[in-house]
Amino acid sequence: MTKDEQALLDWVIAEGGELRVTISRDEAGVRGLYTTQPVKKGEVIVSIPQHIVLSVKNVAAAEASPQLLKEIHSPCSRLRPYLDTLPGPDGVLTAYNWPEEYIKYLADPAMEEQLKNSFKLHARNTWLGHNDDEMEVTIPEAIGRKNITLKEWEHVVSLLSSRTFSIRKGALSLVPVLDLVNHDVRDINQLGNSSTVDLVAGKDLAAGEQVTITYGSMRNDELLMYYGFVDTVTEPPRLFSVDHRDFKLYEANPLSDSPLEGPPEVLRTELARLRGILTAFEARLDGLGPIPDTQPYVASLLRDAHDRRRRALHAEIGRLEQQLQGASGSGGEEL
Ligand SMILES: C[S@@+](CC[C@H](N)C(=O)[O-])C[C@H]1O[C@@H](n2cnc3c(N)ncnc32)[C@H](O)[C@@H]1O
Repeated sequence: MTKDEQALLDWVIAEGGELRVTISRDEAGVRGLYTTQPVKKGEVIVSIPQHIVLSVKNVAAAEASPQLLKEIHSPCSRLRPYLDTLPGPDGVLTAYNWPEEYIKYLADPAMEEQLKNSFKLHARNTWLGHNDDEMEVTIPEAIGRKNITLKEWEHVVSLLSSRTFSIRKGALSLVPVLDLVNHDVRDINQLGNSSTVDLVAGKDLAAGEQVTITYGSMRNDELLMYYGFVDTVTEPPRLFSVDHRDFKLYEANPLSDSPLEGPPEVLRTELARLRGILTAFEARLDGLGPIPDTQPYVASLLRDAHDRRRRALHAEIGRLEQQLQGASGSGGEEL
């Protein structure tokens, strides 16, 4: 644990918080929360008083971010011990601060489109002041006459976007210590919000166990863009949302995990669609060549993402082939 992290824990306790966790890192170096003692199902693991929570209006991340920027730039912020532990520019990765040179290695037109023309464009437009009417606080109001580079702005937007909880209606909340909780899709620990923000154990935890919550049922392309990592737990990996049969760019329609059912023509159409995606994806990767290692974390994340996307497509293609073979009996359906 760093000195700043210890200072954060001491400050939270001095402010009335209750902690049965400490801050540590896993084998891959990812920082997270770990229990300091056994915790029984239903017991509070972390309790944070409301007065050290920073809540901003629940609007698009880039429009809410000046409030965080203002705190970061204020030398006497009441949240200083918390702000000092926020990751620096190299410690947070989202679509907002995704490095330009790595955009093409997403190797997917829909992902590249969203990253460039939704996330990055939005960050840029807010930085240029085009969305000031939508903002409670503008960037100049947050930092006065100082300047901020686009890179610095993308970093702040990424921090806000990847660390807030929706625990209060109409607000996005940055909760000291609790924003150090990592994601595990299988988790059942619960966040509650009353006079304190509490994390309650969904199962018995041993001392020294990592405490996680689920950030939601996101697919790997969404996790990559919103949080800069991919799910390494789910096997076989789930299809990327851009590969799902019901995916429509910029439409938030629910994407079911139920296997496609229907007559053989429907299954064959889906099989051909997925095979087409896989072929186009492999051709794109071949055309791009090796991913440069300029930023090793981004390069390695992309390699993991490609591997998971490929395996998800193979798994679904295999499942459909089997289903069609089953439907045609022992005669062997033309696939
Ligand atoms: C709310 S923060 C959690 C604390 C963060 N690890 C830290 O040190 O500040 C969310 C970020 O944690 C990381 N993260 C969370 N869950 C992860 C996981 N399962 N695998 C890898 N990184 C994860 C990602 O960088 C993500 O954007």
